[in-house]
Amino acid sequence: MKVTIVGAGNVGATCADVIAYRGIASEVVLLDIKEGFAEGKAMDISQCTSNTGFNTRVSGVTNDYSKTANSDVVVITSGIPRKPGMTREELIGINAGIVKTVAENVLKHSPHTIIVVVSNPMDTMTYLTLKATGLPKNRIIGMGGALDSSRFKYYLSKALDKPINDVSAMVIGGHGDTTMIPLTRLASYNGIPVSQFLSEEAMAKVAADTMVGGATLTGLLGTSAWYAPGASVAYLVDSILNDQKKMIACSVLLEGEYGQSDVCVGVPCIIGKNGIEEIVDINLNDNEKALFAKSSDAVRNMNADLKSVLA
Ligand SMILES: NC(=O)C1=CN([C@@H]2O[C@H](COP(=O)(O)OP(=O)(O)OC[C@H]3O[C@@H](n4cnc5c(N)ncnc54)[C@H](O)[C@@H]3O)[C@@H](O)[C@H]2O)C=CC1
Ligand SMILES: O=C([O-])CC(=O)C(=O)O
Repeated sequence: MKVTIVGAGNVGATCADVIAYRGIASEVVLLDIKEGFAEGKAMDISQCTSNTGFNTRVSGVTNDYSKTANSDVVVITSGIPRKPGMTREELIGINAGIVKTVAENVLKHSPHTIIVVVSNPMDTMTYLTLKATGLPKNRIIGMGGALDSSRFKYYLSKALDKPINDVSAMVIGGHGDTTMIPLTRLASYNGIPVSQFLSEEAMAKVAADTMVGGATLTGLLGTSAWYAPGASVAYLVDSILNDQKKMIACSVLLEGEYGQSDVCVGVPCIIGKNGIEEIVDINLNDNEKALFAKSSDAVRNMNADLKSVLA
């Protein structure tokens, strides 16, 4: 199975590293526009082989899409990341043009591929990729919810003072500082609602910390995060390539689900060899429904800025 990752920067290279290390694909191609950069990252990752024992072939190319031919999955991480104080939405001006060109180039050589969109603002870039390529919606997957849910579980485990893998929780809605919806009511510690262990105040703090999880890291690092984002993409790619049918919150075109249409936003999806195989329409309470409608409206307003790119 072959995976191409466009953008060999922090997130792209980390994703390649995790995919290789865990043997998720037999071949990974990194592509970047910076001369020699993807080649260097691929060489560095490949030189881990004898000490980590993986067999994935990792190669790098400078803007040569012919080397990406017949990829089963293409991950788009090309574009600029935010700096401290910025929102993800402020990246749209530069990233929209990059993502559209990359998606078109990729499809020339891998017409049957599934595309995972990572570049920010991710929900809007997912919508752009869908509109620009005309691919069926199951083959365009926005990655954000897997990462936001892993941060939610991290903050819950800290508040509970319990192991992170004993916590189950999901974030839906937009992948933005104000549009994320951590589903605290449905979060559990070994199947028991977290509300049995945490006060309202503690749960509200966990949700607030989760929503600004990316901004907090950007403030600490000077650029946005890459270890958890790279691992989250690899987790999603694993479910596609190995047909695991995992339920993962992903940004997908909604056509009536959750009362929304013509917008890509994060909802629980079954992810397998066909990409998005099912949108799981769970029952939200009135408050969650209102938050979801507000989040979708904010993402839809952002999509309006794509007019010139899509013209
Ligand atoms: N959806 C999510 O959960 C997350 C999204 N992101 C987003 O992912 C993107 C990448 O972030 P980083 O890897 O930290 O940035 P980075 O700056 O480390 O890497 C981006 C790479 O893209 C390359 N690039 C730019 N234009 C290109 C083009 N036309 N073709 C091929 N390569 C091109 C650059 O040369 C650079 O190497 C950002 O937009 C960031 O906001 C980051 C973390 C999580
Ligand atoms: O915060 C950012 O800009 C990058 C990102 O999407 C994340 O780490 O969640």
